[in-house]
Amino acid sequence: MEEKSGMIGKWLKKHLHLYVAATRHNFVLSIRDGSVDLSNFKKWLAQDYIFVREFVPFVASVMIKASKTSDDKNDMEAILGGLTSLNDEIDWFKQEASKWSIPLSGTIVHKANENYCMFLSSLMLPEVEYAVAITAFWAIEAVYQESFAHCLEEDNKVSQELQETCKRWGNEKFGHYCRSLQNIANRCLEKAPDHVCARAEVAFQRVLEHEVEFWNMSHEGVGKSIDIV
Ligand SMILES: Cc1ncc(CN)c(N)n1
Repeated sequence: MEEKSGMIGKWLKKHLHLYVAATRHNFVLSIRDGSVDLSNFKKWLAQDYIFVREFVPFVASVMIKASKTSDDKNDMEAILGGLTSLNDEIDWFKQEASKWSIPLSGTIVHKANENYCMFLSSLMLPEVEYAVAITAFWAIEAVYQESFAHCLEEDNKVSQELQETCKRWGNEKFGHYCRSLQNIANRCLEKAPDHVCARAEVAFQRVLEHEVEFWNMSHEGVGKSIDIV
């Protein structure tokens, strides 16, 4: 019997090129083969800290949508689990930043990061359907899980000091969490009208595009300056 991979399984095939661009980016491959330039890693870390702080209210908005519209109370609990792990994530970023002596306040927000955060804000609007928001939420988490799990595969050459970062998102528990989000999204998409599915597919593609731009940022100069206080 054909594995029930749902709408997302179909989109992963249809947009495979973009999905590979997001989950096998040169920056990620350079972490995996140990050739990453540490200054690029530090740029990425500082920008990702800014992103995660914007990601928290987005995840909260998905949880609110779930509590209002989902027919399954487990959805809200799964998303709540993600929200609490973001609490640890922010602490982890602060520890990592001090380990690398990266000043987190006063970081200049790169244009690609600003664009990604504006996209997150657009998905927080109440008129954005739950099926669209949960699909984007799954995609955002899945890109990091796939990228960093790849770094931890056999014969990787990740330097000792970057192992922690890869394990943060590449571990099996986070993989299980992403699969639970994928199942929630598929269940919503099965029931959603065509025009909502179409919007969710666009959101999926937009997430992948923003993730590629986010990885690209690690080896570019900083873009527009917005001080983070
Ligand atoms: C840009 C980005 N995308 C996804 C994740 C995983 N929450 C993250 N930390 N940063």
